[in-house]
Amino acid sequence: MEASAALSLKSSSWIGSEKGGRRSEGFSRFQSGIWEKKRVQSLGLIDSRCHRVSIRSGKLEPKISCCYKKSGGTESIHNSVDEALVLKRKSEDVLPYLNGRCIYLVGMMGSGKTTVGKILSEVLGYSFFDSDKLVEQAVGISSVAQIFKLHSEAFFRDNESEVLRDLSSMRRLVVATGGGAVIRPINWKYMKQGLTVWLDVPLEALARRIAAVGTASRPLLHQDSGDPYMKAFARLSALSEQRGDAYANADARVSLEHIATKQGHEDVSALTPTAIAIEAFVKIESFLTDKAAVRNSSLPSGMSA
Ligand SMILES: Nc1ncnc2c1ncn2[C@@H]1O[C@H](COP(=O)(O)OP(=O)(O)OP(=O)(O)O)[C@@H](O)[C@H]1O
Ligand SMILES: O=C(O)C1=C[C@@H](O)[C@@H](O)[C@H](O)C1
Repeated sequence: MEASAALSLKSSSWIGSEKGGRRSEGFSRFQSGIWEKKRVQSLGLIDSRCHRVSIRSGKLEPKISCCYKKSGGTESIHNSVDEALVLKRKSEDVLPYLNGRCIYLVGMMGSGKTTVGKILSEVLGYSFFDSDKLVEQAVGISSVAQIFKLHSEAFFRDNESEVLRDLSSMRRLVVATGGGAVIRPINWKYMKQGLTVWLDVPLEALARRIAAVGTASRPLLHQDSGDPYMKAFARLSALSEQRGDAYANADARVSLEHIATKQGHEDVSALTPTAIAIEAFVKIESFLTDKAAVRNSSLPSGMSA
């Protein structure tokens, strides 16, 4: 089935879980204990498919114990078998063009980088990493909010850049980046070693999601009092203004408004993460095939890259 056909399948509103809520205990253990970048010279990561990833070689090595067992299973977030099938087909279309390059998801806080990133990584057979988590592990502090409080935003940003630099030498990863990673030009240099995808979500939807789960883990949004939705919306609007077009540097843009229009929904909250992941593949494929076409058109006739 074509992606466009699947995207028009009727879908019900997707009810997500609190950030990290789908993570099993095993995953949290993995996230909190494995990467001690600053202390250990020979760096190793363990991915969601129970492989050890050597950060030096970027190669996957088999790992014996299992580290990530999803509580609900991916099936619970696919809206239907059809949707899951389209996702699989699109991943197979994109895989040869990707040729091992990493996918970096960028977007505002709450835009779904973690949720969608895990779906993409699973279906591609790539490893998934959340750069915020990697910074927490590198610094040895268990939350971004605490890093901001005990050190500073600048300290966090320096570590975020180091994490992105290290990841940039690796292959076959999907990375959910921090919402503010786009503000430093050097981070783009690292991320552009792979494919960058912007999850473009309307501010109202972001504020709704964030108000639903609270702002405690998001220091740039945290407010002690006031209506959670209104406060989140005001802060997100200010951040989005400051960031200007930074997200638009991404190679591919996944606009939830655009998907909702295609599917005939009035509101983006009707979209499942799987439908968003499918659109991400559509956009990645179109970016990569356009690029290949440009390369071929500059070759002498009869040759292809
Ligand atoms: N398509 C969706 N529809 C509704 N809610 C969603 C959707 N995708 C994610 N969510 C919910 O929105 C919240 C934020 O999602 P997620 O953690 O994936 O975003 P993020 O971009 O990684 O956020 P951050 O940058 O702050 O780490 C979570 O509570 C998640 O369950
Ligand atoms: O948008 C931002 O600036 C941030 C987003 C989060 O992912 C964290 O990286 C941190 O809270 C800052």
